[in-house]
This record gives sequence, structure tokens and C-alpha cells, in this order.
Amino acid sequence: MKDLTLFGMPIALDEETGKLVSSSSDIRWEDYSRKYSDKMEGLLADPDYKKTDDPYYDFYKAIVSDKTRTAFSDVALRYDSTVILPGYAGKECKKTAGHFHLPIPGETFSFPELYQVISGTALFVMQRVDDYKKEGPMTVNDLLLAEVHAGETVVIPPDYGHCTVNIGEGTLVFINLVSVNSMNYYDSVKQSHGMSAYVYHTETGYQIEKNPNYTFACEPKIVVPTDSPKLGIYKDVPVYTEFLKNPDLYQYLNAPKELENEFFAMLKEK
Ligand SMILES: O=P(O)(O)OC[C@H]1O[C@](O)(CO)[C@@H](O)[C@@H]1O
Repeated sequence: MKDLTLFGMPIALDEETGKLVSSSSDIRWEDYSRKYSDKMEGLLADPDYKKTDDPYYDFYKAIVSDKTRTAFSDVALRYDSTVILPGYAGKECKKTAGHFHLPIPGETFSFPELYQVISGTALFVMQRVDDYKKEGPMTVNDLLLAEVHAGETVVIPPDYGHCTVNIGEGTLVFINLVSVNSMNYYDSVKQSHGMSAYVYHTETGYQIEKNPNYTFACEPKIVVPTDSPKLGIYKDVPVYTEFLKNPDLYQYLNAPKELENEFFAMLKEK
């Protein structure tokens, strides 16, 4: 068992099964699901990779303790976790499917989403396109690849489609804080055979390749996150703990306009 102290609550990773385990009966998740490689069909760099028994990632929806449930529901935010298992599809690093968020009701832009890495190393692929519901090739106007290590946090800006890639050698565990009203849109990513950057494992780390099913009006930028007091983000401090101190500070996840620049300002080019 590996203790995952960055969760801010007693949750460990069972390294044999890759599953999260809570040592407190008070902590629950609303739902759990595991995605296997067959469900990634059409999203991978290699269209022929279809090993159906290869586990890709687990999703734990709405993790709360009885004591903290209302702190999250009062501000309409949800705390989930995703665990991407080790391994590769050919040479491609394992990743989540990827999606865009639909616009906030009554607005022209979508909900942002906060992610903190709990264990392992992630590359968050974040892409802004000309039209996320386009049927032909989407044009990428901005492509940010955020390298995020355990204890670090990134916020996906409104209107950026995103997926998370496991670029470490082991299991990647991360949490997200997101509006309960945020809805996902998958079709255009699926039709494009994944996000606009494919990430491959190499001897020295990882390598990026542009997905040929997109048109590019920009070059990919590798960035790293920094602390942001305005966003309640501090390296090695669990977002869960920080959120409970001041849930209202995280209202930017429901109403992002005022702090939007900060989502970009906290990212530094590598
Ligand atoms: O919905 P996808 O693209 O399979 O990815 C799952 C991801 O989406 C979320 O469910 C919430 O937006 C994340 O917690 C998770 O990492």
C-alpha cells in the first residue's frame, strides 16, 4: 500500500490492483468505473491497438467524507480522482479519452477544471480550437502541454479541450475539482482520433507528435505550473485541505471570467 497524503484524507493506493483504498469508513465515492483499452478505440495514435484486457484508467466520482459533503455541495463543486495505470499502447503513453466542456449555461465560454497530481507525473494536453463541434479537421489555435509532478496543480482554462497523459514509469493518481454543472463533449476528439498531441514514451522521457487529423495555427508549448494564491494553489499542499479552509475562493470554477488571466499567468514556459 502506498499512502497518498496529498489527498488530504486517508486514502492509499493498492499497488497490486492499482485501486484506491480508504482506511476510513467515513470516506466514500459516489461511483467507480474502470476503462479498458477497447473503450479507447479510435482515440489512440495506433489505430490497431485493441488489447481489450489492458486497463487504462479508473475514475472515482465525488469523493467525500460525511463531514465535508456539504462544503462541496454548497458551492456546486465535485472532487473526483482518476488513476491511470502504468504501461503503453505500443509506444504511446496511457491517457484519458479527452473532451471539451460545454458552455456554462447563459455564457459563451465553458467551465474550467482544476487538477492536482497526487502521485506520479502527468502531462496535461490543453488545446483551444476554432470550433470544438466542427465535423472536419479542427484548427488548433493554442496547444499547452503542462508537465505536472506530484503536489503540483494546474487549471484547465475555459474552452480548452483536455486529456491527461501518464508520462511517468508507474501509476498516475490525480484529483480534479470541477463544477457539478460542467458537461463533457467527446465527439470531435473521437472523430479526430484523439487530442492534437500524441505523447510517446522514450528512453529519456517522452516525445510529442502532432496528430495529423488536425490543422495547426500554432506550435505546442511545454509549460510548468507555479503557485497561485489567487487560485488557492500551493505546491505540496492538498487542494482538498485548502478548499475546506475557504470553499468560496474556488468559486472561479463556476464563474471563471474574473480570474481567467491567472490560469495562464501561473504557467511558465519550460
Ligand atoms: O472523460 P474522460 O475524457 O474519459 O476523462 C476523465 C476525466 O474527466 C473527468 O472525469 C472530469 O472532467 C476527470 O476527472 C477525469 O480525469
